[in-house]
Amino acid sequence: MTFETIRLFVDDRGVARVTLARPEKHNALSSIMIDELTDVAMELGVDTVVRAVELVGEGESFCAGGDLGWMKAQVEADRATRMAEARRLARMFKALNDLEKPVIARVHGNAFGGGIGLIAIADVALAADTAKLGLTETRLGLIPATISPYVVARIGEGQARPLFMSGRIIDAQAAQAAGLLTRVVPMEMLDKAMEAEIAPYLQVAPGAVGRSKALARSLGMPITDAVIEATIERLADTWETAEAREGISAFLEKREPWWRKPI
Ligand SMILES: C/C(=C\C(=O)SCCNC(=O)CCNC(=O)[C@H](O)C(C)(C)COP(=O)(O)OP(=O)(O)OC[C@H]1O[C@@H](n2cnc3c(N)ncnc32)[C@H](O)[C@@H]1OP(=O)(O)O)CC(=O)O
Repeated sequence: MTFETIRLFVDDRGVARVTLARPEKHNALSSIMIDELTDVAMELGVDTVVRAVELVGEGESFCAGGDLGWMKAQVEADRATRMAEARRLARMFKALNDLEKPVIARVHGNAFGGGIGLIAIADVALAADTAKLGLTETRLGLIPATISPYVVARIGEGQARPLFMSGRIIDAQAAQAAGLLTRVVPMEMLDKAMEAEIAPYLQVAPGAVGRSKALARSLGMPITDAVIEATIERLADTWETAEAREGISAFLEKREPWWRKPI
């Protein structure tokens, strides 16, 4: 399988490294990347050679979230298109979350919006001490939507609410305290820490690893089809608002958004 926006490398231990490869856009989740990440998740799920998956970002950032150029197109689109596009994004997070193999995120630089979704679907998230994280959607007139069930499942509603609402950017230590990150290490130690984190999964029975992940997931917050469908509608609704039009336009035009009252 060949990809345009991601790279896949499987080493001889069966560790698959999925690299988000749009460094010039801080690895924002473009339309093509959404499909490619969905496809790679499906492919890795059935690949019997693969025993663990690393999610990493090329360049300065892990992932700057949903591509705001793509989102701008949804603001301009009709309802049916918005629903279809929101569903594609939701399908990507679900496909990654459903992977019955250990998924380990390597977080550095910026992880915002959908980038936090990628952290939340991971089983383990290791971060550089210099990483910055944020559910920045409300800064853009948006809401955390398709990512929200995974984030709430990971950190609980109590931790999620202020992060969802405030759009606050936090450092890696605060993100670890909130439960988003498993471990924080100096940037220069990150690759070594990844190796140490993955090693135990390669020593144990792969089928049991998958079944224990599925069991743990089934005991946590239920992320049913109905929950996912509701988040798809929320995202499509949000793209229809004047706030989304203003927030996304302001980002792309490199200016401050204008929020005085709900518009
Ligand atoms: C998934 C759901 C929602 C979302 O994810 S909404 C998106 C949330 N993401 C953000 O808020 C991040 C926006 N980006 C930034 O804040 C900054 O770009 C940065 C990541 C902090 C980097 O800043 P820096 O000053 O170093 O670099 P530039 O801003 O000049 O960026 C370089 C280049 O990259 C483009 N870019 C960055 N992020 C995005 C993006 N998310 N989408 C599209 N493009 C992005 C930026 O525009 C620059 O491009 P140029 O062409 O070079 O101008 C919803 C759900 O949950 O369902």
